[in-house]
Amino acid sequence: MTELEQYRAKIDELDRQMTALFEQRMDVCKRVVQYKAQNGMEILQAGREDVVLQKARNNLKDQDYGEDIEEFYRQMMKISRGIQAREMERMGVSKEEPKPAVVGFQGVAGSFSEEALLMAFAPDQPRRNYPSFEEVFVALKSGEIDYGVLPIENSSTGSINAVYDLLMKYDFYIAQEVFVPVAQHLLALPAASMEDIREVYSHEQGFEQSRAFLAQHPDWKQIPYHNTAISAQMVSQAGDVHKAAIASGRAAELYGLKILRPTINTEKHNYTRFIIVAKALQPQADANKISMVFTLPNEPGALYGVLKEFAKGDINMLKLESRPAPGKTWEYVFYADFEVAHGLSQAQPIVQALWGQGVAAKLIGAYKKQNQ
Ligand SMILES: O=C(O)C(=O)C[C@]1(C(=O)O)C=C[C@@H](O)C=C1
Repeated sequence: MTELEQYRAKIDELDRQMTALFEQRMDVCKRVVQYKAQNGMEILQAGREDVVLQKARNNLKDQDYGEDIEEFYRQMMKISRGIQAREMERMGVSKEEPKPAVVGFQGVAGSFSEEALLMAFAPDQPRRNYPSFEEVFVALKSGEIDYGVLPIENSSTGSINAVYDLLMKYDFYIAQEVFVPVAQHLLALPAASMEDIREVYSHEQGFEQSRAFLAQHPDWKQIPYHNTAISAQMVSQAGDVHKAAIASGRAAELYGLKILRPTINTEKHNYTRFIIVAKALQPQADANKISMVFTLPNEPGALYGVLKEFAKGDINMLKLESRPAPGKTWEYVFYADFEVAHGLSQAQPIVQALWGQGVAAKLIGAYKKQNQ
């Protein structure tokens, strides 16, 4: 045997051992990928790879090979990741696309809530509708939907108290706001005329917003319904020329009704503010509006003490709403919206200062202020 042949025989023997070790190592990696599939883990574990590289270096006798052994293991782990990906495919575990969020709203297609949904989400966003506000909250709690779209206040008629109370009851958060322009029309069957109308259906807000117009028709019976769009749907299905609905132009289109009298809302500059409700606080990086909820001890100057903290921070208050605290006579829960320049970083110290004063304050939203 020449000298070269002797070296090659030695290499052959080491390669035989290395191939056997390679096979054993990859068999273990296949078992690892089964574990990963069962536990929803990614194949690439960058932290673990760093550890493997460091150990390989430490195990060297001759540190001269430091870079080389790292390269060797880097390549080997690339191979083991390839084997693991093949194995995942064999097991039928495909990399799942992130599921798009499902959004819930109250009412039917053509409601202002659906318009708000379309302003905040994609036109093809998966959506579900519910008959009542509370059913939207229940669906969010159970995980059936990821967000709920709910009206919180109207520019002419004020707050929608039921939604404030549900926010507190379910302990949810505000992820976003949108303003929907509200134009209420008097809708009826195509064959109907003003003289035919005897009954008008709408949501309480629809009646409230059209007070001056309705005052001109005292003989009309006003029948409150769940939602303006459901009222339009009902009039359409009833096929009765004596019935009319107060609802949007979109509802007229969707349910084949005609606009008997357009824009009957008293306040022509009429907007409804909708909130996008989520189960957890989802502060936006560029937030310039925050919403807070706090309960106050029943003592003189309690509200002043809270507002002083905001005044000290030169923070403008946009809205303050009080609601009776559940189960406590004459105690109130306050909801406040503030305009902030620096989002969360400005809000958090104030929340802490309030806790320091014994005020149970909670940040329920940090989002981008919309202009109506
Ligand atoms: O430890 C793991 O998670 C493995 O799957 C093994 C292994 C490796 O070959 O050592 C493979 C892929 C990972 O990125 C990290 C390490």
